[in-house]
Amino acid sequence: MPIDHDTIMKALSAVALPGGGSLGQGDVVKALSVTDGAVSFVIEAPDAVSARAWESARSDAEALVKALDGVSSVSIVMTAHSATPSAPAKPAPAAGAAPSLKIGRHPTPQQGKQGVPGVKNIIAIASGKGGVGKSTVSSNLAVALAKLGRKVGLLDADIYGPSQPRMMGVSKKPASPDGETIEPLHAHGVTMMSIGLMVEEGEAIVWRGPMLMGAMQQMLGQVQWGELDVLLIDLPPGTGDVQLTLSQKTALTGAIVVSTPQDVALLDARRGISMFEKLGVPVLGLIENMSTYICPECGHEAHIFGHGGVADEAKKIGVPFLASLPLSLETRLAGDSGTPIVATDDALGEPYMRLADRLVQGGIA
Ligand SMILES: Nc1ncnc2c1ncn2[C@@H]1O[C@H](COP(=O)(O)OP(=O)(O)OP(=O)(O)O)[C@@H](O)[C@H]1O
Repeated sequence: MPIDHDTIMKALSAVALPGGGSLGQGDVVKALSVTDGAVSFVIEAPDAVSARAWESARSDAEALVKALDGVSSVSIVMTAHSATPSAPAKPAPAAGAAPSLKIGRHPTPQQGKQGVPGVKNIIAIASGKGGVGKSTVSSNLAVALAKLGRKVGLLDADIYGPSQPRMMGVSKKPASPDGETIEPLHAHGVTMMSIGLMVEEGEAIVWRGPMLMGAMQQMLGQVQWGELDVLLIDLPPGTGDVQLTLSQKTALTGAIVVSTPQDVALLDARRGISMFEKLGVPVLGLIENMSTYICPECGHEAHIFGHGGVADEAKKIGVPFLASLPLSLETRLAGDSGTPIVATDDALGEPYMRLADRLVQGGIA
């Protein structure tokens, strides 16, 4: 019988943690994925000290899971939160300075990686190259997760071309009744915010390192996200300052990388993956977008950008392959009209629902 999620979690209940409890309890194991016997998951320790103390539990877990029937390989990543994202709290203002609503400023000093109060998981959606459909995937995935009953936030951090206001059908400037915090917007069951709604068009493009870091801190800290199961962050393409800042300063659950099957897109995706790995951000999986085109007239299936390249890459580097999403006119039109395809009755929304379900089953959303 193929190995499954429950059998692994049961086995992990036998791995004791220093200080009490086991790996099978609480919310310690995240991103559990099983693909053809290849098991991968993330152990999330509450802080760096615990992470060091849990190292022996990690190696016990590896040996135990490897010995289970049907398991061909095991990959375990340990991450540590430096701030515990529990009860929602007001963001701490910079020492001596009143919080400013002007987005884009120098950052406030910060120790280590920080979570967002009240937010359980933070997932960055990245791509090596522009135009591969990262924003389309982010909006559809956010709506799909909301349809599954999850509390979902979507932050559009793509300063070069913020597209979530158009894709989610929102355009009004977020309010700030107290002049300190920012109220996010809501669309299709998702709590959302875009840098594009806070700054004049083109303003953010000239920002570099420190300004971007300040803006990201504000987006994560001053926006009243409330209690969320998961916050998706739609990143700009490539491996620039936003990605770097976010990976270094935010306690990300992990990153999902979107690519088309073209060699050139894959080459860029590889660069993104290696950046996340170097910065200690778990790569939760790869998604192939535009993998197949089904002609609405005759039903003929064509692989315009090639096919299967992303799945092969995922296998090669040992990360989960999460989804293969079709290229379709309806998906593009739905995105342009402000109602993501998954929010409609169209069957083309199903692959996004399956993707969302997989993330929920894996405990990362
Ligand atoms: N599966 C798909 N089927 C049809 N059109 C798609 C699909 N995915 C994306 N598109 C279209 O391709 C264009 C680029 O997509 P999108 O903006 O999501 O990409 P991106 O990677 O976020 O781009 P950028 O990095 O430039 O922001 C959009 O017009 C979008 O509607």
